[in-house]
Amino acid sequence: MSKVILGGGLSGLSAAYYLLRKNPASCLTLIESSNRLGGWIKSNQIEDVIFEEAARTLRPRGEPGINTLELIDELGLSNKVNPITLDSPAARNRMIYANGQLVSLPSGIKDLFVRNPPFSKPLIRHFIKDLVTAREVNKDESIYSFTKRRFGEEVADYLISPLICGICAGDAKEISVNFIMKDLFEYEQKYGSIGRGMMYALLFKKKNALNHNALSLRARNEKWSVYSLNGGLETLTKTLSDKIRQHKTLELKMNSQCKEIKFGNPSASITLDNGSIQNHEHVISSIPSYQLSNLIKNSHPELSSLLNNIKYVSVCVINLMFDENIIKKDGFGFLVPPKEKIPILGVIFDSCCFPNKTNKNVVTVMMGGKWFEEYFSHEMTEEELLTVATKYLKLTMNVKKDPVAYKVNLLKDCIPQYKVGHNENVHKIEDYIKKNNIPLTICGCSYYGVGVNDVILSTRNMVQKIQ
Ligand SMILES: C=Cc1c2[nH]c(c1C)Cc1[nH]c(c(CCC(=O)O)c1C)Cc1[nH]c(c(C)c1CCC(=O)O)Cc1[nH]c(c(C)c1C=C)C2
Repeated sequence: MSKVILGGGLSGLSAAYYLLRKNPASCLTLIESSNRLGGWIKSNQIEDVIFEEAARTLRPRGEPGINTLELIDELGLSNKVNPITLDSPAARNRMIYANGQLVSLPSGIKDLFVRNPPFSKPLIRHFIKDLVTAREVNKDESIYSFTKRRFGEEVADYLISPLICGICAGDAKEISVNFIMKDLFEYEQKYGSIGRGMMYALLFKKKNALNHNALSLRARNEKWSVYSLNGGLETLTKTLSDKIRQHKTLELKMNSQCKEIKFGNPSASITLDNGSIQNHEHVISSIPSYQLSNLIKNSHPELSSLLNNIKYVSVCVINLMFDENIIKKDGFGFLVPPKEKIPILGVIFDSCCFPNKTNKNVVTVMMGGKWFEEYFSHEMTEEELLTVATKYLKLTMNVKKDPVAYKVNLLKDCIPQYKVGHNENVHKIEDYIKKNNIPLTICGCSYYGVGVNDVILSTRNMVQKIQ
């Protein structure tokens, strides 16, 4: 009997890749409901410019970053890497739109000692607050309340809240501090303040030696901040798809949807939308948690409800090309603090990150996320969505002309929200699967990190455990 992978997005492809790398003779079936592989990652070539629909850059650092670089090398893509180095404006200049104007965020030590708008005092004073504020014992809390307690309201409003918009299009007031600040949270719990924890880590903590590879060493030596691939990030998922397709033991079922899963022990039966039933020894679910929840609701209502606790938000991504210079100050782009109460989350200056030969200005407007229902609806037409994006480009960047090309992408339920209690919920899901001997492995962005690097590494680790 074979193993079955549900979903042919980045996680499903990674699962197939790592399973087949471990055992090239293993029988696998991959079920994908649409007619293409790759999921949200989609790069559209317009003239000599790439319009990215979702993620566009990857970070080279840390264990997840190094793992992706190893994969890129294994796939023969090392010569397609397109880095942005730490000294480039796209890496150095990050802006927010606050109180009606674009302002650059501090980018060096010196900046900490001067007062920069929208902050009412130099940032160093916020860091001193952390050192003198008493510890509060907690199991979990929101990123917003944590940073407000330790550094003050302005840091929570103007640094952390926009950052959370950029990472998960979510509200820092809801997102768990364990999502991206686990270390800082633990520093407070263990050492009383983040500053003291950092000092301790710097002086005494043994660093886990990272397993570097040739490409990650190149990234370190050349000081990459982030990178993309020639042809866009879809080059990665396309090459992964081509690689796994070479295996004769892999059956790809495109345009095929799973309707129900019934787990026996030791096998699982999958009902497909054409009414056929397949039996498999193990199910690897890389589909979003809410979809898996639906497939098992009759046989495992408790697991179904735990999976359903993980909520998703929709993001509208609008790529625009201009034949005039609309970007007045080079940089990564800007994020909008939710406090500003406007319907856009941020704007990416794509042509600053990756200049094109024709010098066209390309930007991407991100809208919706946690506030999607407040400002938009899934029934809105492309023209209506485009009108909102151009109206707010005018307000924030004073763009007067119309774009010469654009693409409107409405990504329904695309980013999971790791709300307070997320880790505990995932542990309950894992415990339920283990206790009930369910032949199921969960992977994908619903559980162990939403970034491309996190998804690839966590999927690798999860499928490694399958016998
Ligand atoms: C569909 C929109 C997405 C938004 N966030 C993500 C997607 C796919 C996922 C994501 N974005 C970033 C991270 C952090 C870790 C990482 O893997 O890089 C994650 C998980 C950071 C990020 N956000 C934006 C960019 C260009 C980057 C990477 C580059 C960098 O930090 O230098 C822009 C951005 N993404 C979203 C919004 C609203 C936004 C605004 C400008 C949502």
